[in-house]
Amino acid sequence: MASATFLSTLSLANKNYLLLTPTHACAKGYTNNFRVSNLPSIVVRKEGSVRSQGFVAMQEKGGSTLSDDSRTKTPHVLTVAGSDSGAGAGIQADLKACAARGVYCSTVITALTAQNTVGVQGASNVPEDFVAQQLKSVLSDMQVDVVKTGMLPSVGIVKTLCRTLREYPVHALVVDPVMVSTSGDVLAGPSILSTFREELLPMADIITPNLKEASALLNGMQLETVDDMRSAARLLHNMGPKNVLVKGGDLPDSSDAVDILYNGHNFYELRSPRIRTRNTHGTGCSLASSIAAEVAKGYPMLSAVKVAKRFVETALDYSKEIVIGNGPQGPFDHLLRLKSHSQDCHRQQPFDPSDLFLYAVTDSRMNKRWGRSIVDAVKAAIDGGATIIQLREKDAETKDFLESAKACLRICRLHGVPLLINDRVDVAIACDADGVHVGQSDMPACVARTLLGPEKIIGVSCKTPEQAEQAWVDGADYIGCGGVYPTNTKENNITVGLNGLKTVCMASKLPVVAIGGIGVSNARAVMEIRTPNLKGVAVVSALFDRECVQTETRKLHDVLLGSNIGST
Ligand SMILES: Cc1ncc(COP(=O)(O)OP(=O)(O)O)c(N)n1
Ligand SMILES: Cc1nc(C(=O)O)sc1CCOP(=O)(O)O
Ligand SMILES: [Mg+2]
Repeated sequence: MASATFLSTLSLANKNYLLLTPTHACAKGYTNNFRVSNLPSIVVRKEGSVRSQGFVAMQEKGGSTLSDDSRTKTPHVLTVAGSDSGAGAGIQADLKACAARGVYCSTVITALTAQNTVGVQGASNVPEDFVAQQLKSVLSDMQVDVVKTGMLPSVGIVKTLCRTLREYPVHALVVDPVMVSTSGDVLAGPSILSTFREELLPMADIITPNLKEASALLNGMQLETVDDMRSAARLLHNMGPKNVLVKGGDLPDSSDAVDILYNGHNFYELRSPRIRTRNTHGTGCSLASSIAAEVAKGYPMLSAVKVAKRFVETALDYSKEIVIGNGPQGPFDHLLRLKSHSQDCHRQQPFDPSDLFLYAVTDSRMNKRWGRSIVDAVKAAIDGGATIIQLREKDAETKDFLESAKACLRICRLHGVPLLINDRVDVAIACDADGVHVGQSDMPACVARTLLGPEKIIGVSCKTPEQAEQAWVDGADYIGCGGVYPTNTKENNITVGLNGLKTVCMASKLPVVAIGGIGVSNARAVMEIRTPNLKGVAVVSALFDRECVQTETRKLHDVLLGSNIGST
């Protein structure tokens, strides 16, 4: 039986189970796939899945095994690296990369650097015993899957790390043998090379040197071609790491970025178009952290490296125009968020329920019938006084829908009018619309919220108080309630009437917009139910199945103003 020191118990359905974490499983010498054939009384339920689940659950007395789904473990990377005050590289890059890749990241800081986009102005090592203390704090308590190393500035710190990892083994070790910063400043001197070679590299699952680092580890070997990189990878592999990724970013005369991955059996040439950008500071740290993140999720090394490379390349490409700092090497944006915030036309205000006052919902068939483009229709509605626009283009091809949405968005932003997309969360994300409107059989609002983030506007169609309550729980911003009157615009739509609208409004914690068969003739009656959270009317045919959209919108606007709503 496996040693009880690694096991804790879990009671499930009145039976006791023994829990073994992946870390412990590795410590006991079980294979990466957690095969435990040497333990006949224990059966692991499913190979592979246990690693991402995080727990191997074992029945005490043989028989089948249960995994306790309520205790799924978050993939966890511990980075052991230096702090970069400019936050482009080091610990800060590692945290951002792991966050972007969806794994938890804890940190052991080995050095503080005073650093910016110009270079490294100062560095101060953390005392070895305090590095040891940080390592022990994290490793003795948290279930770390993968340790990733960056700046290890002294022989003592490298030795401390190796000693601690022998005491607290983890599933994998990713070593980025940081020696020189992107600005050319030395972060770990030559005295450290022999300790790297003799102690750290043999423990590593992968090392990720750039050309300069590979050359330093190989006593100054010249690395100028892809063939040189292959030779270097083979020689470095002889030092003990399971995999070697030699990064060829600095390779002269190459229009592609070429990296060589070698696992002792096969070479993989990973090639991608070179991204021309000044914002490359922290690329190495981020790549190694992303590899660590994918390995922590349970991916095999080749897939982990491919996914990590693609992630970093996407972030570099996205960040080409970002301006941070005055130096030659700027940081990039791991979360792909900074650029859109810097755009002049980004919607500034949070959702304001009074935006629901005159809600214009487009219809591709009606616009076609009247020979106008969606963009012209939206322009006219805004000119007539629409306070929010929803693109409801049921027949449009995705590509056309996206193009129209982008064009409409430019107009809406110019006028400070929010633009929502009906049904298509993908289109909303792709064009950075202000939000979506979803119905009861569309993507659930809670899922849309996860995809769109906290700032976007989400509306949900509701016909009952229960649906209104769920919309609130799911994180919606408003609900659309209807059909207030019969409509030809939406097939087989159930009419709830003014009474149904009132019932839903009274139950709803969210602002409400009424929809269905509403126009100039009855908008006043709708608003006169006078519940404080009824903020406006949403209209399709009364605006868009007409010759002049602007005139009809203006008429409805005046009726609504006359009914004096929105003031409650
Ligand atoms: C403001 C507003 N309210 C309700 C709806 C209807 O949405 P849904 O039920 O998803 O039906 P479709 O519009 O997708 O046919 C809406 N679009 N807008
Ligand atoms: C899109 C839609 N949703 C409804 C609902 O009841 O949820 S009624 C409807 C159609 C509204 O079009 P018109 O203004 O032309 O009646
Ligand atoms: Mg819908």
